[in-house]
Amino acid sequence: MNLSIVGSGYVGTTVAACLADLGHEVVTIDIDEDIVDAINNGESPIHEPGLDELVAEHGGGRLRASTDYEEILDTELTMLALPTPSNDDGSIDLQFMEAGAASIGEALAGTENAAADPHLVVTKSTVVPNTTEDRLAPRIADAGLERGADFLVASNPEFQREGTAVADFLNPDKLVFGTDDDRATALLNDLYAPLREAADGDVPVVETGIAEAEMIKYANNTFLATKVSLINDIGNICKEFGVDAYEVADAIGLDDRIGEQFLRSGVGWGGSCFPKDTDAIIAAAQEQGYDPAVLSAAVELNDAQPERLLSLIDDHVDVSGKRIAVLGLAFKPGTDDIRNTRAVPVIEGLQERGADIVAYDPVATENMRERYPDIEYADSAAIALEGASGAVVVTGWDEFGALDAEFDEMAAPVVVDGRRSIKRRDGITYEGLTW
Ligand SMILES: NC(=O)C1=CN([C@@H]2O[C@H](COP(=O)(O)OP(=O)(O)OC[C@H]3O[C@@H](n4cnc5c(N)ncnc54)[C@H](O)[C@@H]3O)[C@@H](O)[C@H]2O)C=CC1
Ligand SMILES: O=C(O)[C@H]1O[C@H](OP(=O)(O)OP(=O)(O)OC[C@H]2O[C@@H](n3ccc(=O)[nH]c3=O)[C@H](O)[C@@H]2O)[C@H](O)[C@@H](O)[C@@H]1O
Repeated sequence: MNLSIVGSGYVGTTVAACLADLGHEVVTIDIDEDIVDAINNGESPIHEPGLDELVAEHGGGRLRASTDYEEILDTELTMLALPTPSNDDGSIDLQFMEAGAASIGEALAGTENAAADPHLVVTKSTVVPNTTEDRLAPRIADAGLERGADFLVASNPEFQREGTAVADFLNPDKLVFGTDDDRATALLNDLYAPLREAADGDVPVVETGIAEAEMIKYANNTFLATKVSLINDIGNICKEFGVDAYEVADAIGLDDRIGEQFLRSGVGWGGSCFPKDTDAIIAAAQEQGYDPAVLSAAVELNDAQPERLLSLIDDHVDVSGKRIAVLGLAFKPGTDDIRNTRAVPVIEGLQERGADIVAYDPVATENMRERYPDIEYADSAAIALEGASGAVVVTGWDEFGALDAEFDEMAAPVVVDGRRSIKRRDGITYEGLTW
């Protein structure tokens, strides 16, 4: 199948490279010429395990990139994988999606090619219910096109995680096809047929309405975010009683109805999607006159965890004027992404207290340096700990679990662990956030 993907960022590039690997002819369209050049030269514009190899193999061949929307004319369907950031009030900002939809409409309207079949435009980005119907389809139609005759729309949300995006895309727990037309469903089935054949085991397909598909994505992300907030709430109770929240989580995870994943309590969730998607669906619900109490509480609790971490260090040391090590800056291990990382409120809380911060992360230092150029950055955890009067763990990198004698070099060995990364040992004052 020939397909195009508008937006060649984290999602667009991963999806494009995987679909090319599965045998499709894929062209990505991006306004960023560096991204386009990289892909055509066989270089991945983003870092994801396994992606370099796929782009190296197919870039410039079955996987091409362009800045020209006219490329979609040679394809049967176009996916929109554009950003959906937040407005200041937390609501979804659809400017990129609407601009992309308008450009697709203009390209399709300009064609002499009286194609027998209408072009399918698929929303891959995360958008609040009814966006495809009410905000995107009309922008495509603005170019003088008729929905149903010239184009169709559908929603096919993406559930991949950063750091495991390629593996997640190729072996999804489910595929969601939100359509209102059998022709759209048939095209999505064709698109994913090679993936379902190649996947380990059966991949369930959820065939549903367009708005339902859009909502499934928010329900998925906010359920997971709320699950983490709930285990953090339970963990905070555990801490008050001197109970180990990780032993509690391991036990409840054995109940199939609860499940063992997303039960790691600590300093909270961040990243490019949980915070923005939670805010967006809360704002969208409130616009409809409904106030989602549990989701709002999940956000509130998440916002409070960094302060709890800081109050634990306050219990042991007055950080003002003291060297304090911040271990981990990325929003989760395995990535250099610092978007909405919990390290930001932790750093700002330490700055407010007048601490002399020294930060370390195996891969995210350069990104953080751009945001906080005045902080000292260490080349290793050992260097960060040397002479420090306290340390806080913000990201659960595996390497922190191996730290041991390094703590002996601290001026005062107070360690507050927000991710249960450090082993308790004699000679350090250890505080786990929820254990
Ligand atoms: N990052 C992730 O792991 C996941 C993201 N999502 C959702 O996917 C969507 C896209 O997210 P990312 O890939 O992370 O975004 P991104 O910011 O990495 O990539 C977006 C790309 O779109 C390009 N772009 C912007 N305006 C354009 C235009 N008018 N025409 C063509 N290209 C344009 C940008 O240059 C950029 O390369 C969002 O809705 C996000 O919530 C969903 C699942 C996972
Ligand atoms: O829509 C998206 O962009 C994606 O958002 C998340 O993926 P991602 O943000 O890459 O990372 P996760 O692994 O879900 O972690 C999110 C945050 O939760 C935190 N977390 C996760 C699990 C846990 O047990 N405890 C915990 O604090 C992580 O440290 C991290 O800050 C979802 O897991 C993906 O399914 C979804 O496609």
